[in-house]
Amino acid sequence: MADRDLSWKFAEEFVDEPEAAQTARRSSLEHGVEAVSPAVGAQLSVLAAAVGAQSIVEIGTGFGVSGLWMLRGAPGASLTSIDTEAEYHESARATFAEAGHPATQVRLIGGRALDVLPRMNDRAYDLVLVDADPANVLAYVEHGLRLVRPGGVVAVPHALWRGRVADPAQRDGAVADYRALLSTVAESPAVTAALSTAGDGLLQLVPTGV
Ligand SMILES: C[S@@+](CC[C@H](N)C(=O)[O-])C[C@H]1O[C@@H](n2cnc3c(N)ncnc32)[C@H](O)[C@@H]1O
Repeated sequence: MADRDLSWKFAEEFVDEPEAAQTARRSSLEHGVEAVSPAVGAQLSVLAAAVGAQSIVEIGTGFGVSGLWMLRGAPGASLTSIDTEAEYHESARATFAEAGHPATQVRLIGGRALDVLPRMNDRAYDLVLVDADPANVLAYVEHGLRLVRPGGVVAVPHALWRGRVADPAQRDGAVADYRALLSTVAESPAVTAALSTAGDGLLQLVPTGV
């Protein structure tokens, strides 16, 4: 194994994932849902803590792995999380409650994100996680940048989609969607951006106000 692969594995295994997130991860695996990796979860937790998050939006709840990690970093924050799948939301609701998060802290909105996001207020959130269908990732990021307050963060896991974005021979739909996002971001004066290799990529964006 190459040194960098060893370092990647070390960073993932360095994380001591909380029990509730491990349980949610098992449910995700059973249902074929790609939860954020432990290293990405830990990074999201740090971001939530660093921005002093009070209000978080999540696009793509899944079984709650990423939501649990963000609330770990910002235990007093409210989480608004959108997903199309009622079954996932039912499970995530139970998981959040078991982890000690009261129902008043977590608002789960069922529906397509592109129908829900336009109803949400500009500059009202500290952190937006974009983790739903890759085909709409660019539109979600545009909404995310509208929703976050100055100094807030938009985070996009899977931005290196299964290690394939970096491989020029790969051109399938999700690869093209994330490449389009990355090239748009690279050329944009409207964001300060960093791309981490944790998990299968974590893009982090802060609006510059330009
Ligand atoms: C990668 S999973 C999210 C995993 C979750 N963030 C975690 O780490 O535990 C993507 C989720 O997006 C949801 N989804 C797919 N298309 C959607 C859409 N158009 N609007 C809202 N949610 C969608 C799926 O049902 C799925 O639960």
